[in-house]
Amino acid sequence: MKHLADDRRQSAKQDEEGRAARLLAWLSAMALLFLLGIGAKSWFSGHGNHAVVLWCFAVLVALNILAFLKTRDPSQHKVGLLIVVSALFVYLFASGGENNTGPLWFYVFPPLLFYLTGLRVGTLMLLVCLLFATLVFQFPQLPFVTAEYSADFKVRFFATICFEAMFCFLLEYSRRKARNELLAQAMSHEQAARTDELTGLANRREMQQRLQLEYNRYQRSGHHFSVALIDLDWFKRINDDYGHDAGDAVLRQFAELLAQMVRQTDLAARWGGEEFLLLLPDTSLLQALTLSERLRQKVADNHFQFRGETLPVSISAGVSSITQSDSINHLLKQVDVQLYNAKAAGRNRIAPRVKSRLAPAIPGA
Ligand SMILES: Nc1nc2c(ncn2[C@@H]2O[C@H](COP(=O)(O)OP(=O)(O)OP(=O)(O)O)[C@@H](O)[C@H]2O)c(=O)[nH]1
Repeated sequence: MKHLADDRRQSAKQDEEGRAARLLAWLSAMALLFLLGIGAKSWFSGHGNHAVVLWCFAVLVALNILAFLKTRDPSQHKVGLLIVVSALFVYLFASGGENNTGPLWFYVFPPLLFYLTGLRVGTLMLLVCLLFATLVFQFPQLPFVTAEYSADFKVRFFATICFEAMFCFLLEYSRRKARNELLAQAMSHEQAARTDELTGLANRREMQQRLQLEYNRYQRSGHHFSVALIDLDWFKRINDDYGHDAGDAVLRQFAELLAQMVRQTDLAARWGGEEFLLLLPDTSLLQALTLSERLRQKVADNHFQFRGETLPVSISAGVSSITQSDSINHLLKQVDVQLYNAKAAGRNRIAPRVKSRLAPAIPGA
């Protein structure tokens, strides 16, 4: 059942990536519109050079969008957008934009960075940006710097941007923490809904779903499978003679044994009471009978213990393959009939009995 948790984690990660990809697409479109619009405004208010630079950035954003539409690679899209936006901020800082208001656009960066790149990379990128801003503020005579900011502006800019960055960091940290906790809770509820509480094996609901999936696979591509319905013999006597807790202990010990014996691709479930169902993908009837017989032998040889006492436990099982059935219901009816036959033939045995190499291994065969 571990692979189910991994699947769940994987699908949550994909959901989050899908959300980030949609946000990126939306941000790219907005960036394009803003750059075109503010470029036009600058053009008409006499800042021709600034307008042309903004339009160049708009072209870069558009090229990044086109590249994404071609490759459909969201991480490439993200890196492309972050590079263009970082370059835009460098330009806005160094040139001051219109009337030295360029750095004000930097306030949109911290929340975006933390959401898109995570806390560590986001913090690192922010520090690099702030280092660059310090450079521009402190050395206005540098060749690429054309803006000069007042001392008041510099102090207020740093104070507010640091406050915003810390605030965004905390918000993103809380968001991620809450998301991880929710995910863990959802996974544990999902796990509980699929698991039998007493034995830790899959429950009947989970088995029914897997049976349906396996049956669909069989119909689609002919991958056959077998099932074995296993029942603990005279289980009522164990409860009556040793108590209900002893019965529970036997069920748990048997479940452990069962889980050890099946492959990762097989599924063992508690079907109800003292009945267990084994789903064995890509397994023929003969292979399923061999496995069931090995299990029967193992149970017969095992010392089931409860409070220092050894309890007498044996199992009977009915086995059938999907190749002999025309539906899941029919298959389940068949194993039920076979289990009944095994019980009627004296218990501690597997049915059907086969007249093959396997036969001598089955008592009563
Ligand atoms: N301890 C315990 N007993 C359970 C549990 N679920 C079902 N049982 C008991 O299992 C017993 C099943 O008894 P029967 O159906 O008569 O079957 P049996 O005694 O195993 O006899 P055969 O199946 O004919 O060999 C009942 O006494 C149920 O109360 C459980 O979770 N824990």
